[in-house]
Amino acid sequence: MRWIEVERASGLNGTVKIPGSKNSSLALLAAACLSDEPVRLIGIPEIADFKVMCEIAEDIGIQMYRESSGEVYIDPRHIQAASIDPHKAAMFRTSYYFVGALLAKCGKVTVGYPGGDDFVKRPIDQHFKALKSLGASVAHYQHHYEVKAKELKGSDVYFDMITSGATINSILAAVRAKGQTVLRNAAKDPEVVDTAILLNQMGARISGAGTDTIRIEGVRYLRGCTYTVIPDRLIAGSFLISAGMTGGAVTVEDVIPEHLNSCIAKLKEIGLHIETSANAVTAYSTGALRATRVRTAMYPGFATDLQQPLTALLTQAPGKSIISDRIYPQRFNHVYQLRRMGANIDLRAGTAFVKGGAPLRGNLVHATDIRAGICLLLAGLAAEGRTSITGIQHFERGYENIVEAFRSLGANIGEHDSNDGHMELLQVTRS
Ligand SMILES: CC(=O)N[C@H]1[C@@H](OP(=O)(O)OP(=O)(O)OC[C@H]2O[C@@H](n3ccc(=O)[nH]c3=O)[C@H](O)[C@@H]2O)O[C@H](CO)[C@@H](O)[C@@H]1O
Ligand SMILES: C=C(OP(=O)(O)O)C(=O)O
Repeated sequence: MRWIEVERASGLNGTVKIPGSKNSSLALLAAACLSDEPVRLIGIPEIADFKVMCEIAEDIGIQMYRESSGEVYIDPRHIQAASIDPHKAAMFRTSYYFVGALLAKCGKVTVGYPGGDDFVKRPIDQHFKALKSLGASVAHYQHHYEVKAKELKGSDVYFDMITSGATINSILAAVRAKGQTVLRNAAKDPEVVDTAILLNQMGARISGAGTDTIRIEGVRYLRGCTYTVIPDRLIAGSFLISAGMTGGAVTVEDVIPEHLNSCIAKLKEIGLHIETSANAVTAYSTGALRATRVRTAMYPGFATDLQQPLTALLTQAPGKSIISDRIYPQRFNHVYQLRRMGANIDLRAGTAFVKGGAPLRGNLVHATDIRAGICLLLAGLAAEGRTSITGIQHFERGYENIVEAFRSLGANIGEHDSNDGHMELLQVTRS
């Protein structure tokens, strides 16, 4: 078993360069598969989901690998049948993007149900609704589903709720469809815009990305290009939070500050001082934290993926904070672990009521998903003693070199393996 061990840190200080966005990278890698020529992507992080995508690509005849320069090369010219191993598909969330990306080319895509972080309910009905509207048929089996279309035809699609995954998947499917597709009530996330920009560079005709109405005029040919993924706003937000958590000053560099607007607004409310330049944001602790109210929403609202790290910070803000997750009302597994560290949090119907200000104590805790992991790491930076966090595989889905990055800011943090002789950690409680 492997785990991360973190000790209390007073005043993390310094600058971290923010890597490419995981969520955008996964969409761009799929988008590149639509091309008729090789595509190169710059800034794709070395995370677990990327490695599974490369394995799947290799299985079906697409070349997808990291070159010695660090760029990722994708050559989809020799794709065979799009039949994707259900086990591999279930190892991450966005295996469904292979459907949008390969349906027009292959006429049939067989893929396992998506995995990724488990928030109890993560339906993909809107993906199917859009695909069917474009002329596809969908058949469900126990471990996989099959999507078929002789020809995709442009269509008018209204999403019942705002979903970044279904918006991106529908763009992918519509790019080679015949005629015009209009996506209404579309997600405005930076990852949607990033995908549209790459596709337009490849020769697609997409307009309106970043608004709630996206229009796609189908094209027959997509050319190769080289493109850089946007920086990871969720990693950047977590590092800014770490300044408040430890009473320090942390700068995130190589970011797009506008992508962090809702996070910055909340951090200011909580009492941090924020300075922004063209491509960097610095968070300074002012020594005092204030309780607040947070409601997650789709972009440009406060991201559900930052709800968990922010909850760690609010355990240290004296007073009563209220955190509601409207996107994933059951995304509160981190709360059970924070309680093991002494946090006073009540959970009721998609809302966490935090009585902040009580000191946290280091303990053995378990990361159940990507952002629960970073939440516990942040809590560990403020807790008396040592915190040991299991569930490292979740960190590996979201963060490249997270331990080194926190160390560079002055944190006493390390990664351990029970083969080194620390078997007592096998007793860790997961409830
Ligand atoms: C790889 C990736 O990009 N993951 C992100 C993506 O996940 P993902 O793309 O899965 O999330 P969506 O944006 O699709 O989900 C938004 C909301 O719509 C609902 N919904 C979605 C699709 C659907 O067919 N039916 C439906 O009801 C979901 O349950 C959720 O309440 O956006 C989430 C919300 O910002 C983030 O937490 C994830 O980090
Ligand atoms: C929920 C997340 O990831 P995924 O959708 O890939 O499971 C996340 O990045 O926080």
